[in-house]
Amino acid sequence: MKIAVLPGDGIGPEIIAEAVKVLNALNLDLQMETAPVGGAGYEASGHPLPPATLKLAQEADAILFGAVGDWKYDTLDRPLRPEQAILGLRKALGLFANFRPAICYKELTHASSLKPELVAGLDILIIRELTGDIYFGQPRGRREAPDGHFPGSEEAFDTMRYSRPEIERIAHVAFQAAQKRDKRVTSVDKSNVLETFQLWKDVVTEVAKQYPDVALDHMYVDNAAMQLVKEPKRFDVVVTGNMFGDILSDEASMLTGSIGMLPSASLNDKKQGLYEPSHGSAPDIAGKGIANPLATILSAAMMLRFSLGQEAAALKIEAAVQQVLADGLRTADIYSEGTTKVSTAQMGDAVVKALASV
Ligand SMILES: NC(=O)c1ccc[n+]([C@@H]2O[C@H](COP(=O)([O-])OP(=O)(O)OC[C@H]3O[C@@H](n4cnc5c(N)ncnc54)[C@H](O)[C@@H]3O)[C@@H](O)[C@H]2O)c1
Ligand SMILES: CC(C)[C@H](C(=O)O)[C@@H](O)C(=O)O
Ligand SMILES: [Mg+2]
Repeated sequence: MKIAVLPGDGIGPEIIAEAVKVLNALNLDLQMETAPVGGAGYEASGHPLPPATLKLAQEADAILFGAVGDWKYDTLDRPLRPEQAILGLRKALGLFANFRPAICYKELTHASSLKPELVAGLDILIIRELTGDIYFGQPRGRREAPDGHFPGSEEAFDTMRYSRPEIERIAHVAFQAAQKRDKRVTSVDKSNVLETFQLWKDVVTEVAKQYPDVALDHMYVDNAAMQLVKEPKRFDVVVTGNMFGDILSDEASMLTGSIGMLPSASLNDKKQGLYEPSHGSAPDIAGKGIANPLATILSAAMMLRFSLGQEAAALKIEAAVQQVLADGLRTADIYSEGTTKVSTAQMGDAVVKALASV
């Protein structure tokens, strides 16, 4: 089983070190090879996604990804920015289906931004379409405005677009995921305003007919953002486009206690996957040894489950994470009175230790 390990920037290398520690402790036959990506790729070879890194990723069974980006690259032209590396990998590998499970561990109900009773037992699966939408639509750019409110002035534009097959395939992913869960799908759109999401709603409604055992409802994204903090347990599977999924998943992370708890799996139709925490490179805390590595460790569990066929090992990691939380260990982002504050590395060590007892 070949794994491309791409730590990236900021806290990326710190959290990836802990996930690798946990994977090594499982004594599986894993071949891990590390390569630079993002700002680190730019420093190493002048490109955020160096050709050798892309090749390694394409040839691997799975990719374990940290995070990319730093404010210091904000002045670079767009193709050279670190974030282009993750977008490039998603596109090159066809990773259209992004799973972001927002699960509130019972030990963290008090760390959530909401009242404990609103999040106790929370288990939402956000399924985000990942290779379409305004992220990738053409044309895009800057130009002198030909028309509009301010003719002759500078304007910038991006194109929101989805094709029927793109919506169909992510809808199938969502309904099939729901069949293994509570059999409810909420499709989040903005069909009251946007053509793109009128097509989205029509197609999801058509695909739903093939899944009579799953209940479908539709919700506008602004209402969904509100319902997520009002009554989050009303959701089971949420399926939505690239942009809305980006925003709603960060919002949902705070229901679980921290963005440092939200893993992410991005899959193509060959079950090849890229696994990364949902958060970014957190330049504000990089190098301090305080980042929460659990989202990355939980992403490694998803990798074992979805791409490497190692369900038992995945369950073991998830049980070990639960155990360290039950033991009262917390990184700063999920710390509360009466628990024990630990560093990034101490949290990784504790998960490794817990593997022996679960
Ligand atoms: N997939 C990716 O590589 C990815 C994802 C999101 C953002 N980014 C990039 O990361 C950089 C920083 O972006 P941002 O600040 O908007 O988002 P961010 O997710 O990096 O950080 C947002 C806030 O959450 C905190 N945080 C994030 N992860 C944490 C963790 N594991 N433990 C504790 N606290 C954590 C940070 O300290 C910060 O206060 C930008 O360059 C952005 O483009 C990359
Ligand atoms: C870094 C950025 C390109 C990325 C996205 O917008 O998809 C990130 O926010 C994420 O959620 O993975
Ligand atoms: Mg995001």
